[in-house]
Amino acid sequence: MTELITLSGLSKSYKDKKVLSDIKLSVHAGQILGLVGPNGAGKTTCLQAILGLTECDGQLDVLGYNPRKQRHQMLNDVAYIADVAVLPKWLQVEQALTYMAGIHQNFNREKAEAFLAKTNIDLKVKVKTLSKGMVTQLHLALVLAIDAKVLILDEPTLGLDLLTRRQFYRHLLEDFYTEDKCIIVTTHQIEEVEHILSNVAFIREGKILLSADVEEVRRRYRLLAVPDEHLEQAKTLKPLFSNPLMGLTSMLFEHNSREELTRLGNISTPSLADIFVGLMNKETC
Ligand SMILES: Nc1ncnc2c1ncn2[C@@H]1O[C@H](COP(=O)(O)OP(=O)(O)OP(=O)(O)O)[C@@H](O)[C@H]1O
Repeated sequence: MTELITLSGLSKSYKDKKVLSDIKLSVHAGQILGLVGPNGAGKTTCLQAILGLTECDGQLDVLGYNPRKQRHQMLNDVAYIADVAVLPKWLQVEQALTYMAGIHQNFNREKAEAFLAKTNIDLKVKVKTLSKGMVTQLHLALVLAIDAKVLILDEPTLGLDLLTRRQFYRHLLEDFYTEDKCIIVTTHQIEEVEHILSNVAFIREGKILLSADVEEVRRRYRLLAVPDEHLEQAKTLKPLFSNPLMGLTSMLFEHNSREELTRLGNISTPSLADIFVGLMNKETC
């Protein structure tokens, strides 16, 4: 698999506050990476570094370019959606498409129009008449219509309703994604993207806690529903996380064998959200 993005030893500080600490990450063609972390973890800063928008120490390679020094060339093949969609209020939707077609060689107007046809956004109206969520949808239509090799999505569905969020991720897979591209997405709603991710990286306080293939992560952890009579015994196996709920305690384990857990309760495969909560909890203990 071709490596499209490589970060190594990436660090950044604001005055004496370290916000990225020795980040090592690589993203290959065909991968959809979820960059997941709590507020202030460094997700946006990391994405900004990849886009060449902020100065950092360390090595960064995006499609063979140095994002800081060759940003202009790099942006022919990199598209980006920020967590705040801002478009000029006086602009007509149709004009926004014309503008994009004029400035971006890989912009496909038909694709953008097809996306907009699935929304209730009229091509003739001005941005100022659209709701917040509709502006986000327009922004997504403009960016997803760029035939980019790398797509960076920072909380792309912020402010969208549930149906539109689902529609967005479906559209992303069906109309944008192909195996020669990669996508990095940050979101706090991990359960909504879990099914599309091939890889995940958990970040906290500027450090990557875990970066792996989603299938491998699911194999590594087990969720055990423990009845009260086995609780003390289960605790001796050092769960990463315990959550009591209606007579059963849900516990997350790493590396423990199926055999040693199965006598103590029902085993299931944890979601990425369960693992995320477990790891954050472990690190703060
Ligand atoms: N311009 C800046 N000056 C000083 N500190 C900053 C600046 N931008 C970000 N930070 C700090 O860097 C850290 C990481 O911020 P960042 O926006 O990357 O987090 P995030 O993971 O994207 O958070 P969220 O999920 O809340 O959007 C935070 O502690 C933040 O306060």
